[in-house]
Amino acid sequence: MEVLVHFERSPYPATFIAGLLAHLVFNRLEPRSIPAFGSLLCFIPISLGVYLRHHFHNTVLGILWIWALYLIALVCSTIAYRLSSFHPLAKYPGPVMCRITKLWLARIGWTGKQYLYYQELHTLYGDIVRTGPNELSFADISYISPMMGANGMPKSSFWDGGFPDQKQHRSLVGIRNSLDHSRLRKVWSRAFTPDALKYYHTLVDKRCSQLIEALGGSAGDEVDLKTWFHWFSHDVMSDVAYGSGPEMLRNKDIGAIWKLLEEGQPVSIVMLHLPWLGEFFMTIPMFASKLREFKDYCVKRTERRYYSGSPNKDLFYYLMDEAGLEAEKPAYEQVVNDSNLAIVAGSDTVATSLPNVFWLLLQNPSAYIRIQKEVDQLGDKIYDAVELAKAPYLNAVINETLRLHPPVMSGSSRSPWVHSQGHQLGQHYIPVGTTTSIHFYTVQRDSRYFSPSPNDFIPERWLARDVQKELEPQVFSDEAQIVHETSAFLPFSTGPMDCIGKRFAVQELRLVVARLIREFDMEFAEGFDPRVSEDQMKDFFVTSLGSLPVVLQKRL
Ligand code: HEM
Repeated sequence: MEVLVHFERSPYPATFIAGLLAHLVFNRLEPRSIPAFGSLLCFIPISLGVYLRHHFHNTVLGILWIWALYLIALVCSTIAYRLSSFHPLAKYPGPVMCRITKLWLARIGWTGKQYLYYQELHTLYGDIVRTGPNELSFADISYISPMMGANGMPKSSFWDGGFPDQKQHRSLVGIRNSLDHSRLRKVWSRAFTPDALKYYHTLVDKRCSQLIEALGGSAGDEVDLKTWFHWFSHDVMSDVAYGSGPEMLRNKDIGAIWKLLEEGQPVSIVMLHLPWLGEFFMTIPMFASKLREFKDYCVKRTERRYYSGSPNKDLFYYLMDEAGLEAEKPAYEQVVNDSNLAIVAGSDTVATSLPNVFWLLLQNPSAYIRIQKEVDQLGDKIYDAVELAKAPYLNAVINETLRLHPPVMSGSSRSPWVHSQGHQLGQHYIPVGTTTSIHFYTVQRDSRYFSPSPNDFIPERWLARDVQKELEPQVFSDEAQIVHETSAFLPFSTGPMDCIGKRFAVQELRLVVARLIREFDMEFAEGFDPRVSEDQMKDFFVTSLGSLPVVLQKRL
């Protein structure tokens, strides 16, 4: 009775309790829709203000005051809970700002330097760091299999932020339900059989000849290899996905598609960190229009391929199930979204790896000479994917590049399934709602897994011991110092949700690197300092690079 009287006398207890209840709702239900946010952040506190307005002389100011106090109560209780020992992740170390809000990492993500931030956190706090209120980052490879392996966890809510426009028929990479994921993955995997790869090899080879011809035309002049590789990889992926492309190698990026993808990168990393922002972003014309522009481009390309048909088995052939192997035809919208994924996942990553290979080789003349010698000795065998797969130094250079600079530096996250009881990760119980990931960049440069000199480009570490000693006797003199833990090599991730295009990607990288090395001598353009490339590297989930100015000379 006394409590009720107190409530009647003062508007504050009711306001604070309402704020605390709102925190409970956010915590339990994690609402994502604009109406839910609108109700919890505006409608309820304003209604409360209207109800309690008789406590104030000025009605409008009174309502605003109640609204502000409600939000303060909500924010304070959220912060207090996240920092308290009651939080299920309380025992894990991490910076206070990360524990309080995911906005902190989103801000760092926007700068493109999150990969260094994660690495720094692991150096400071150890192998398991709380990088968000409900997020843990791991840098110990014993957690890879229980997290990402066959008995691991499904994809996390990170992916909800990546596809605010895909309400239904989300593309493969973003599907969180493991059963749905494996069903669609089965369709995708038909597109990467050895026979399919053989056909794609011919497509890459053709584009490679076109690239060599174009670069040959600029022999002796400065060219930006990064831009050429972007055009090349986009044309290749369009050929693979739809049987033809926008011909960027010939027309450059006249449709500004690559520009569109690049401009969208900082926004997409923020959305991936803050999945609840997706709906809001879609209401902001500037952001939504860019997303729609790319979607329209994919829809147009898909439509063209759908109606024109193709005599060849491109990726679309498998995704659309033109062979009629599935009981039910895939939804058209699903194929549009998956083709869109193929273009982004297949071109961005390769377009990042290729400049990195040459950037590293040009800084390491002895490695350049070795790879060139191997390629020259192979002669015309370089056109044969099977022979090329056996070239040890070429493979070592590609692996070492992907180890030092994985195109997806911060890894891909996993969470316990929403309707599960959580997940046991080694000795750690991971509650539902927690996002976990292995930080690829950190792990791949960890001296416990790669030694000696884990931060240096030493392709020889991928060769047999006797060859290592013969080529680099000083580096590999001390057997006890050599560590080469291939399970810590994760550029394509691992497990049933790893990169489905990995064999194709490596096949493509081998051919392009071998053919360019055989065809040209190259050096950095005059005045270019290769160290600036490291500063320009940005982690927007897929790495973004600065330019790579080189001068090429024809060899043959
Ligand atoms: C150097 C090149 C590439 C790298 C480093 C790379 C890396 C990755 C990574 C790290 C993932 C996330 C996997 C996960 O969630 O655990 C991924 C997924 C994926 N990648 Fe790649 N990728 C490359 C090239 C390609 C190519 C050429 C394609 C061709 C279409 C492709 C298609 C995909 C697809 C469809 C997924 C989603 C797989 C799934 O969720 O089941 N990638 N890739």
